[in-house]
Amino acid sequence: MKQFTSVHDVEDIEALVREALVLKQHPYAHESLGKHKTLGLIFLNPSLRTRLSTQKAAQSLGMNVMVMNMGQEGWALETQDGAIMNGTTVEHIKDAAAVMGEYCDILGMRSFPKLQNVEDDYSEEILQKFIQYANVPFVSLESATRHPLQSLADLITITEHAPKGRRPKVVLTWAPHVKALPQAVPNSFAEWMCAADVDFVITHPEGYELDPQFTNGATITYNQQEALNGADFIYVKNWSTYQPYGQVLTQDASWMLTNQHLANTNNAKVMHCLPVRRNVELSDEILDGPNSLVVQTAANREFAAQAVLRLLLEGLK
Ligand SMILES: NCCC[C@H](NC(=O)CCC(=O)O)C(=O)O
Ligand SMILES: NC(=O)OP(=O)(O)O
Repeated sequence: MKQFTSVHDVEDIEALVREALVLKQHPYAHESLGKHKTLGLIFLNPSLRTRLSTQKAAQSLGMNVMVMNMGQEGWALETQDGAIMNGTTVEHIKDAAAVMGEYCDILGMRSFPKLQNVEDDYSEEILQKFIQYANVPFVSLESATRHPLQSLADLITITEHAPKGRRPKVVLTWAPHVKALPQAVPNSFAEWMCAADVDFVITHPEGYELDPQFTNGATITYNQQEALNGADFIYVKNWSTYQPYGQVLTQDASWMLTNQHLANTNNAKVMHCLPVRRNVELSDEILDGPNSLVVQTAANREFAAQAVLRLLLEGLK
């Protein structure tokens, strides 16, 4: 594998999940694979889980890791081709990416959408330019439209906790939030669930339809109660609207997931990618109760990253 930016980069999803679960049991089985190889992680936005889990995964494979927090510590990056750089940006992404590609065998980058212009964000221009100019294998640490390391960890967690002998029902439910958030996590989750062996339902208020390229194959309903009926897993996430782009249409608190919402589920396990706004998106009682898988999912980020880095390292041979 040369890059991991979406589910489409993965040849065999089930094999990747199995590999991650084996690594979870034997994290040092390939501790020499990454010897004398360097991973560079570039963050244009904040992170806790992605930063730490990916570093730890790389270290378990014997890699050296360098982390660059561009937001606070790097030069202000220009992304526009042909820009006359007489303003506040200091270095073009072309030059920065090319230099980092010289120092690193594999690069990862986090770059959130600006949520101003749908074409700009959904073209994934920054991600694509970075991959092009860095010219080394690449792992997305969450881009404008997707968060594949998160989605892989989500699928690993669902696989571990799935009922035996039947397809689990997985429901992605929109939740309220205080501000406009990207669609990257729900887009990516939907894309992975549509490719996995699960019954997948999405529920959200009217107007929060995701880009259909990610939800093709899902059942979509505005009726949250109906969607949650018989659910085995509930994935809670806020997102802003896709069309018109980046809007907050409602903060209706009845969409916040509470124990009441679990009544007609199959004692559903509840997931969220974190960070979570407690008692806005999800109630304390769920997050601190027996149905929550949020910490277990975050723990699986390490093995998702390790399985992906292993494939990228194998691709260097
Ligand atoms: N990496 C996981 C999620 C990142 C981001 N959440 C946030 O920006 C939360 C910000 C806040 O709660 O103020 C998102 O939803 O895409
Ligand atoms: N879930 C997730 O990606 O967390 P961070 O933003 O903290 O990396």
